[in-house]
Order: sequence, then C-alpha cells, then structure tokens
Amino acid sequence: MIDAFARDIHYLRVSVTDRCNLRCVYCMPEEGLPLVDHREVLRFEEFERLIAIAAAQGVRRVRITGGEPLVRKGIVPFVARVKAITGIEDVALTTNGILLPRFAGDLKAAGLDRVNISLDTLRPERFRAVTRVGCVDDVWTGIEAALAADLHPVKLNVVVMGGVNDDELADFARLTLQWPIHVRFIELMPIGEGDPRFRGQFVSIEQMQAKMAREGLRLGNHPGIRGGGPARYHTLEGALGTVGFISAMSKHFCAACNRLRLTAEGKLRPCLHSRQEIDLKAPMRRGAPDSLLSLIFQKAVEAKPYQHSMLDEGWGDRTRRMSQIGG
Ligand SMILES: Nc1nc2c(ncn2[C@@H]2O[C@H](COP(=O)(O)OP(=O)(O)OP(=O)(O)O)[C@@H](O)[C@H]2O)c(=O)[nH]1
Ligand SMILES: C[S@@+](CC[C@H](N)C(=O)[O-])C[C@H]1O[C@@H](n2cnc3c(N)ncnc32)[C@H](O)[C@@H]1O
Ligand code: SF4
Ligand code: SF4
Repeated sequence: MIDAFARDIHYLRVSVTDRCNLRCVYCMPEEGLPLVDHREVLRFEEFERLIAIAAAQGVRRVRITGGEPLVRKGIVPFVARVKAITGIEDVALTTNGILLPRFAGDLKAAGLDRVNISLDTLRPERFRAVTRVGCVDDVWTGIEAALAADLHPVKLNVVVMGGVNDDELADFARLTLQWPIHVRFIELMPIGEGDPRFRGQFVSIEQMQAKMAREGLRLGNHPGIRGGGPARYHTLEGALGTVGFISAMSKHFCAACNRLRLTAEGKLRPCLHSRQEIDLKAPMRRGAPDSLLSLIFQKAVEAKPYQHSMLDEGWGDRTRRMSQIGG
C-alpha cells in the first residue's frame, strides 16, 4: 500500500492484548489501566482475518506486541497461523522477556522468526524500580532461551532515561562483545506515562553517543541487521552483536515510515502519535466482506500524517498509553 507521501506501507504492528505482567514507569500507571472487556478485544481468528486482508494488499511483515503479548492464552498457535498467511514473510514479537523461558522453543517451532526484548537496566534493584514488579534474572533467562531457540536476531530495547539508566550505556554495549545480541538504545517519547518524564529525563542519541565516546567506546558503522524498523546500527570491534539507536524524537525517521498499527480492540492507528483511529471491529462483527475491510485499510494508509509532532505538541491524549497502542 502506498500512502500520500509515496511511502510503501508493508509492516503491520498488531497489539494482541492491553494487559501486561509489568508496570514500567514510562508506560503504565502503577495501578495498571482499566482493562478492556474480553468481548471488546479481538479474537485470534479476527486478527488472523485482518492480517490476511492486509497481506493481500502488500503487508509482508507482522510484529506481535501489546501490552505483553506472551500473557495472552493461545499466542503460540496464533503465531503459527500468522506465519502461514500467504504473503507474510517475517513474523516478529516484541516482549518484556519474562515469559520467554516458557515459550521461546514453542514460538520458534510455531514459525516465529525473531524477538525484540525490552530491558532497560541490568541492575536488579533498578529493574524492580523501573518495572515496579519484575525480576531482572527472569529477563536474562528469557534472553538465553531466545538465543538457544535461535529466534535470531535477538534485539534488546533499552529506553534511555536521564538519571535512571543513562550510566549503563557502556555496560549494555559491552554485552555485544560476549553475546550475539543487538542492543538498541531508544529515545524516551512523551507518550502516556512517558509524557511527564520527558522534560526531565530525555536523553538524545547524540548525547548517548557522546557519553559512550567519553567512556572509551569506539563504535564503527554497521550496515544493519534483519528488521523493518528505524534503528541505525553500529558495532564495537570484535563484537558478536551490534549497538543500534532509535532516534524517535531528535532525528525522527517518519520520512521512511513503513507501518500501520492494529490495536487489541480492532482499531487501525495510522500513526503512533496521531490520535486518529479507524474502527475495523464494528464493521467486521456486523458481517462486512473482505472487500470493505480492505477499503478501511486503504483509508488508514491515506490518513497517515507525514510525520509526528510530539516535539511541538507532546502527547495530550488522555485516552491512550503506550501499552494500549503497542509501542
Ligand atoms: N516514533 C516511532 N517509534 C516507533 C515506531 N515503531 C516503533 N517505535 C519504537 O521503536 C522501539 C522499538 O520497536 P520494536 O517493537 O522493537 O520494533 P522495530 O524496531 O520496529 O522492529 P525491527 O527493526 O523490525 O526489529 C519501541 O520503543 C517503539 O516504541 C514508530 O512508528 N514511530
Ligand atoms: C509498549 S511495549 C509492548 C511490548 C512488550 N510489553 C515490551 O515491553 O517489549 C513496546 C516497546 O515500547 C517501548 N516504550 C513504551 N513506552 C515508551 C516511551 N514512552 N518512550 C519510548 N519507548 C517506549 C517499550 O520499552 C517497549 O520496547
Ligand atoms: S513497556 Fe511493555 S512490559 Fe513495560 S509496562 Fe509497557 S507493555 Fe508492559
Ligand atoms: S511517528 Fe508516525 S509517521 Fe513517524 S514513524 Fe512512527 S508511525 Fe510513522
């Protein structure tokens, strides 16, 4: 699907649940969010139908996200069904990793291509503070399980926050000397719970790179690894993995945007930042044929803005947090 700015939209991010087993401070309020009623969340068969319709229009990559996708029952057979859809070449999952020890092998067997695992700190007490409930060892066991299952390339997502974890950049980067993993540093976005933190804790990619250089790390350019996202990759000499940067704010990558989002409630969101959402669930449940649902996909593609305006406008959307959009 080609949008109004000649961008090829071929990547669908599917949030299969708004629920999560963590409460990351920049993503969810401590008490959690009012849970969407089960009946309002799409059934896996409904997601499958919509993904097949998107694939028929040129979507080739699917990322399963959430909330935490691994807390939803039936996720493994769902992955297998998505992988079997004609036209889908790459099925990836973004997860906090806590449940990967249990699921990595089965996900691989079901056809999952790869995982991105979110981990913002290597320090146990800090991890507990950032996620409010989590245990960092569980994520490490999850990373090892993903590597053992060959869910390759295994990427780590690190949201960098000033005064919280920006003293761990070198530690994270050095992990790539010992492990074949791809560490990606992400700029904090003023979305949902990230909004009030943004002003005080934002660290730009340029600042991160300057800090790493001061700490003696020499990053060489790297042509990139398998993926459809916006990260720019570098590497340390002799490393098994890479170090990537996702500059969502300071140097956004919207001109190369390739994606649409489908929320757990069956709404198409043309842009991460824009509030607009287009409902697919109601027409689908009223019996709309594939041709009509295809048109709705096209409308969403047409509605994509050229770029986000988070720097000028901040968030201001009280109805949505990152866990509800899928990141
Ligand atoms: N501004 C912006 N940020 C995004 C977008 N998509 C993903 N991100 C952020 O980039 C980070 C990494 O996202 P992932 O879910 O790991 O996916 P990805 O980097 O697109 O995936 P691959 O490169 O295909 O592995 C997350 O913090 C997302 O919130 C987007 O469309 N716009
Ligand atoms: C919303 S989570 C959903 C998937 C899964 N629960 C996880 O944490 O990987 C997807 C990604 O969004 C990132 N994210 C959430 N809020 C963010 C914010 N305000 N700024 C930047 N990234 C954010 C998370 O760190 C994570 O990598
Ligand atoms: S970032 Fe992921 S793991 Fe953390 S609260 Fe949000 S959805 Fe859950
Ligand atoms: S912020 Fe919007 S336009 Fe920019 S890359 Fe993300 S989805 Fe695309």
